[in-house]
Amino acid sequence: MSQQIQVSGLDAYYGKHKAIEDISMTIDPQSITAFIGPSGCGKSTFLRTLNRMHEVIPGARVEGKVLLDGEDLYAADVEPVSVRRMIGMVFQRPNPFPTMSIYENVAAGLRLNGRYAKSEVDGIVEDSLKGSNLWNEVKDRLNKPGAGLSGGQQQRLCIARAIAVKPEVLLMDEPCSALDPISTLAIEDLMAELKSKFTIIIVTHNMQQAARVSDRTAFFNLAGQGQPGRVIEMDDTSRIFTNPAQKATEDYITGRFG
Ligand SMILES: Nc1ncnc2c1ncn2[C@@H]1O[C@H](COP(=O)(O)OP(=O)(O)OP(=O)(O)O)[C@@H](O)[C@H]1O
Repeated sequence: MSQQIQVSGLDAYYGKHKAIEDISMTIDPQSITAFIGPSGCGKSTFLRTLNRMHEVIPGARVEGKVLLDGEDLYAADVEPVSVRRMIGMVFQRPNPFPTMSIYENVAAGLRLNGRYAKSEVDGIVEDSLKGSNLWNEVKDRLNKPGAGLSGGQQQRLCIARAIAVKPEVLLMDEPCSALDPISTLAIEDLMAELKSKFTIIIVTHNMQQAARVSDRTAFFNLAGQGQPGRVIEMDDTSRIFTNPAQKATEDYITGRFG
């Protein structure tokens, strides 16, 4: 189990609009990588190219390579659905399936991915809810609607749903931006625990969050007005926040722009 991602020469388009350009990076296994940068510079777009979610948007396409442990995720014989099972995603707004119970929300992905005995599903649901630090809060009401939980609980339910199918990588697109500070800390603690099992990539606008949770940070910026987004600098998080190599990175993290 390695779970390393290597990206080379990646461009992503919406129709004729090139949103990101020439992105190359290596993402270390079982670590947390943060993507930071001003609004519109392509962080979410890039994140979605990593599990082939970008191409579900009509007219959207990707050029370049994404390798997971050496396997080309864009090879002709690779099914996007299998990529999305290996590389799960958690979104900005908690999005439990509104009509499903807590239990069914976690089991939903399993049902798409094969046949399991009821006892097996029970075990995976319990392990996933324990893994997302939600079990103790919901174990007595598993058959109640997921939509009845608080925002922070719903986000941990979505994380349980994502890890139930045992992905290799977890993509998190501003997972705390709709949450209060206590729920945010709960998710950050959870990420620190989950990184022993998964490679985690998080897009965040919260600089303190990037500094607190991530091992490596990539700073994205536009090449210029109307130009595509690029990675300006990627390094150990401690270095990016204390002694970045690029002036644009320093200007951004010190709040001079963005
Ligand atoms: N569905 C879409 N259709 C067309 N263009 C899009 C779409 N989504 C994003 N874009 C464009 O792609 C560029 C990058 O957007 P993206 O959302 O990836 O940036 P971001 O850095 O994640 O921004 P934010 O921090 O505000 O979430 C922008 O110019 C945006 O307008």
